[in-house]
Amino acid sequence: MPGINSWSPILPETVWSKVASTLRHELGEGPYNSYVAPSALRQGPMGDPVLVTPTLYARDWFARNALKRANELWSQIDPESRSLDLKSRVEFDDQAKIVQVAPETLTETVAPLASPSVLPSAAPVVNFQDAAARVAGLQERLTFDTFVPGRGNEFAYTMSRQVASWADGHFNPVFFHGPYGYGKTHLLNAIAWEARARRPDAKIVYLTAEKFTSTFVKAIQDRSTAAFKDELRGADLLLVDDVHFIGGKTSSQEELFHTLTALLETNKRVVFTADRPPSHLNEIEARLRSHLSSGLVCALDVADQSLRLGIVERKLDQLSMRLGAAQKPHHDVLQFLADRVPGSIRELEGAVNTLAASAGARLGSLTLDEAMALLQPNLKVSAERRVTVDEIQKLTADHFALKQADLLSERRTRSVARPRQVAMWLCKQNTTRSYPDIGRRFGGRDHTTVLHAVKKIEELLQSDEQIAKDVEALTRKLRG
Ligand SMILES: Nc1ncnc2c1ncn2[C@@H]1O[C@H](COP(=O)(O)OP(=O)(O)OP(=O)(O)O)[C@@H](O)[C@H]1O
Repeated sequence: MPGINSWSPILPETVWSKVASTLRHELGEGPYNSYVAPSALRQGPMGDPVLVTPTLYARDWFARNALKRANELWSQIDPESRSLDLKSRVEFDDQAKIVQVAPETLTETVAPLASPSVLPSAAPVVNFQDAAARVAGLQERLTFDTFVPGRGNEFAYTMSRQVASWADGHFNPVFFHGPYGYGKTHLLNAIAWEARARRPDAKIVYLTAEKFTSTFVKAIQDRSTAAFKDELRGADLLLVDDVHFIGGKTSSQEELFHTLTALLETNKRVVFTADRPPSHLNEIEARLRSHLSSGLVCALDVADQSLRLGIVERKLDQLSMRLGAAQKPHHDVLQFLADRVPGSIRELEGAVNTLAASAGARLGSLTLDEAMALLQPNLKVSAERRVTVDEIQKLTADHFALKQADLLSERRTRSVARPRQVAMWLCKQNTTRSYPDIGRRFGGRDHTTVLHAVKKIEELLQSDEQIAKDVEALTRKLRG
């Protein structure tokens, strides 16, 4: 079988996918899902690979705990000996901006571009040649053409197309929420590309909430808030990704509130994404929260098996074409990927890339056994010893000096409620149990309680050092 070096140069995405899957195994599911999985590989101004983390906190965590190892692994796989750089999303965007645009440009306005129909919609890897796309913070491959609709995202997809068509009578603002790695950023990018293609004259602004905050803070320091306000309030379509990041940042919330009301008053369109619905954004003040939910609130759910299969199929089709494979991969290989690769669509994509990179032009003729062997690192975590809910409850109770019965009880004091949330989070990460199933095993609680617990712990992992340590310690113990 041709090895990975048989079709060089090797794509940075392929190297990263292999590095990430080893890190996942070595760091454990909890830390991996909190800090590595939500990060994305991008290309720096000199063509160097950069791991872009969603927050500064995640960047620091990765620098402390995984960067050295990631570079070691990277150098073992990459024949071109590139080394991996690390930046938070804000740092990365700022760097791109310094390279590409005048300093007075405040936000990431989408520059005029070719229509999506002439974009390389089949290409699974971003074409970084288009400086405008890089400055805009948009990724070329994230169009409607490359998005696979299905159960879990169908409504969000339909609404996204509607917003992008500039049709009248739509809800405003539109608010998409869902777990990480299931297509929110993809849809926001796709809206921007299509809206741009339909109305090249329109001013479309795409930015993350973190970018909004950092740019606003800088504008205050530079006494240039008027320019900041003009830039955003002049948008015909404003797309704000990951709005939950604005939680706890009072002045940014206030500014976003005024931006939003100004745009709504003039019938300009606004779309948000977040990891939870507005009603659960407890650190966002009530009046902004209420405006966020005043249009359409639309959930993206985790993908079911048939959507996972559809995504695998689409991505492997594209890769087969690029690799010149004579035929499409066998159905049992597709089914295996969809069923057995753990995690979100982001991880599923990683496994598909690994398989394609390892098999090269033989992709179409791979047997199931060969595919399983090639994917071993991606599957390691799930193939390891099964962890049970009972085991998690006992370990967690022990760790926090409680009894297992406390976790199942009605007690709501913080000293019991927080460990219970940690245990629920660990169950979601380390078992295949559904939210309702986990709820049932925690004294017959509702699935929304589990959902809330998982979100809460994910949030605390970014901000609370102690919880991060507890979760890491427990994850290590669970993995034996
Ligand atoms: N339905 C889909 N069809 C095709 N690709 C998808 C789909 N859903 C997700 N993906 C891919 O999975 C990856 C993760 O998606 P995306 O970045 O949009 O997730 P997200 O929900 O915004 O996550 P985060 O909260 O971490 O930002 C992307 O590469 C995206 O292209």
